[in-house]
This record gives sequence, structure tokens and C-alpha cells, in this order.
Amino acid sequence: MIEVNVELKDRRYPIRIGSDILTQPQHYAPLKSGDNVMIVSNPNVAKHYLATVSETLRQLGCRVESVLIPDGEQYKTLESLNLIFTALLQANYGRDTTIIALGGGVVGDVAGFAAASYQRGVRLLQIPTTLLSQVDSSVGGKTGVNHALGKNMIGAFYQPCAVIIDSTTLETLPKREVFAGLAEVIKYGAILDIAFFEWLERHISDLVRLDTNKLQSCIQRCCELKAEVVARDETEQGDRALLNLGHTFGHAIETHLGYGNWLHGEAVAVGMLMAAAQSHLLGDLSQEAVARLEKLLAQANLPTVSPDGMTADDYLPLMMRDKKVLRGKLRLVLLKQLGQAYVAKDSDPQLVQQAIHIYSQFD
Ligand SMILES: NC(=O)c1ccc[n+]([C@@H]2O[C@H](COP(=O)([O-])OP(=O)(O)OC[C@H]3O[C@@H](n4cnc5c(N)ncnc54)[C@H](O)[C@@H]3O)[C@@H](O)[C@H]2O)c1
Ligand SMILES: O=C(O)C(=O)C[C@@H](O)[C@H](O)[C@H](O)COP(=O)(O)O
Ligand SMILES: [Zn+2]
Repeated sequence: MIEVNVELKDRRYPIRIGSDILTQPQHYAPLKSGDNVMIVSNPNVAKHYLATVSETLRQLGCRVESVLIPDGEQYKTLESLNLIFTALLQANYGRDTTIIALGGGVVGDVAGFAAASYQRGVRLLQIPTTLLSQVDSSVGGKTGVNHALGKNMIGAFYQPCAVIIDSTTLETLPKREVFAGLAEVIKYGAILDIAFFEWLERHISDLVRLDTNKLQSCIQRCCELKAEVVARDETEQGDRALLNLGHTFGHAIETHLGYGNWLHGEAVAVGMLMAAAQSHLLGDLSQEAVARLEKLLAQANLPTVSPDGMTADDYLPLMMRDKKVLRGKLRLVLLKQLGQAYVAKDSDPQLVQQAIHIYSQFD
């Protein structure tokens, strides 16, 4: 078992990474005998892992209840949040509850927001079961739900007390979801760590075929990088925005197509290419670097062009609703070079359109 710590200003929490660790009660600390636990999951994840997690928590002496929200990005909603509140109230659970998010990023974000808001805040523990949630969404405390007009528009920063990553859960994950997770993995290399990017170039085929050792090293590196950024800037006042590379474009794709049609990681993959194209147009990123990013994403079986029929005119109004927009000005994460990102304060909309066009299927 490997442990990575997230060092916040006033406390720290562990990310425990290992295989077959969900059956071992000691990894669930700080949970202890007598605790009231509400496991939030969905039917798809529950059929594989709910019994194991519930049984281990009962061995520990916890009272265990569970609630399932429907599966899919289209259910990352206030209605799903309300299902969780109802289950908590029906169980007569109070402020001493721990909510456990057992699932991918959708379950993690909704359950996390429930923990942030139920009785003004109860303890949260994350058990991520997709590659994307293990390398990204379970760490750092962004929680929330979507609105029909924009992604993650309602939410809170709310940190978990621990994250338990069992990499063997990836064995049941559909391949398309593994590839979507690789988009966020590649993002870390592109924004923060050229050595990791080069490691990914060497080992992408091992990751695609779920090589256990390579996967664990990869998950560990991503968690270390995210933990460092979150420790510096927990609530995105500065540097944390770098984790948003490709997301302003990507969220526009997800919203335009209807949640769940393209996976988050797929939309971010194309969004990163658009950001890279813009960085090249600005004279920063070399064409060779853009091509390396495109090649790596393609090797991870990710899309590399905008969805069929979506035009630059479809992107811009949605991009203007991005949470990074300040006083009506777009703020985009761009690349100086591979491994070095920055926030561009006032992007020229015409240049943005040109970048979108480069990775689009229309002309
Ligand atoms: N909070 C953050 O910092 C953050 C970071 C990145 C992404 N996100 C959000 O995360 C969401 C995407 O998360 P995701 O990619 O995990 O998608 P997801 O939660 O929809 O899970 C993908 C699919 O895999 C299934 N699944 C999960 N674990 C499984 C397993 N082990 N075996 C079999 N099936 C399994 C799920 O039921 C679902 O059908 C988006 O809403 C995105 O906005 C949040
Ligand atoms: O943790 C962060 O910070 C991120 O930006 C990680 C992203 O991968 C993630 O998709 C996040 O939910 C996007 O946040 P948002 O603020 O753009 O909604
Ligand atoms: Zn993301």
C-alpha cells in the first residue's frame, strides 16, 4: 500500500493506493466502531463492490446504510442530491454521519456535495472506482452538480477525510471509461511534469492494457501532482486553475451535446488540443509539441477532433459561462511548452475560434 498525503492549511488527509485493499478494515481510518455510515453509489458499481465495502465496515463495527443514485452524467443533478438527503433523514442520521462515495466522478461529486451541505456538513470519505476518479476527482474537494446551462455550476469545495484507491476495481471498468481517465492523466504531464509526459509516451500501451504495476505508478504520480497543487491553492485563487487545461472547451462540448453523450475525459482530450493549438498560434508551443500531445491522446484511444457538426459559434457562448471568466473576459489555461501551463488573462475570441477550427470537422 502506498500513501500520498494532501497537506491543507489546517489539516491533512491520506490517499491510500493499493490492490485488494477494500476488504481490509484498517484502510478505512479514521472510521471506527460505532460510526454511522451512508454509502452513496449507483446500481452499476454497487453490483460489484457494495457488498464488500459494507461487510468490511460492519466488521469494523460501523452502522451501514446505503443509497443508490441513477448511473450517468445526466444524473449529476439536484434530484440525485435530494435522494441522498432523503435516505439520510429516513435513517435518522445526524451530524456524526460519514458519507462514503463509492463510484466514479459522478457519484463522488454528488455525494461530496451532499456531505458539504447535509446539516451544513458531515464527514466524507472517497472510494473512487474509475481511473478518472482515482487520478483526479476524488482528490482535492471539488464537489457539485451540473445545471442544464453549464457543467458543475452548483457546488462547494469540501475535502474528504481520506481517499481509498483500490486499483483492482479497474478490472471491471469498461475500456472506454479507462481511456477517458487517461485524458486527465495526460493533462497532468502536459501542465506540470514533462518527465511524466515522457514516461506516458513510453508506457501508454501498458496503461491501455491495464498493466497493474504501471497503473499504480501512474495513479500515484497523478495523486502526488494534484495533492501538491491543492496544497498550494485549495480554492482555486491561482495555480489550481492549471488543472482546468482543456476544460473550458471540454465543458462546452459536454453541455452542447447533452450530458453523457461524450464522456468528460473525451471532451477534455479535444479541449486540450484546442488549447494547444491556441498556444501554438500565440507563438509559444511548437508544432512538434502539439503533434506529440495529439499522438499520445490518439494512442489512448481518445477523440482528437470536435464532435461532428459542432461549430465555433456553438462553443463561445458556453465558454463565456466558464467559472474562470472574470469581468466578462475569458481566462484560458494555455501551454508555454509541454509540462508548463499558465492562465492567459484575456484571450482574443477570434484566436480562440481559430484554435477551435483547427480541431474541428467542418470548414
Ligand atoms: N471533482 C473533481 O475534481 C473532478 C475531476 C474530474 C472530473 N470530475 C467529474 O467526474 C465525472 C466523470 O467521472 P467518471 O469518468 O468517473 O465517470 P462516471 O462516474 O460516470 O463513471 C463512469 C462509468 O463507469 C461505471 N463504473 C464506475 N466504476 C466502475 C467499476 N469499477 N467497474 C465497472 N463500472 C464502473 C459508472 O457506473 C459509470 O457508468 C464528471 O462529472 C466530471 O465533471 C470531477
Ligand atoms: O480539481 C480541479 O481543480 C480541476 O479542475 C479538475 C478537473 O479535472 C475537473 O474536471 C473539475 O471538476 C473541473 O472544475 P470546474 O471548476 O471547471 O467545474
Ligand atoms: Zn476534469
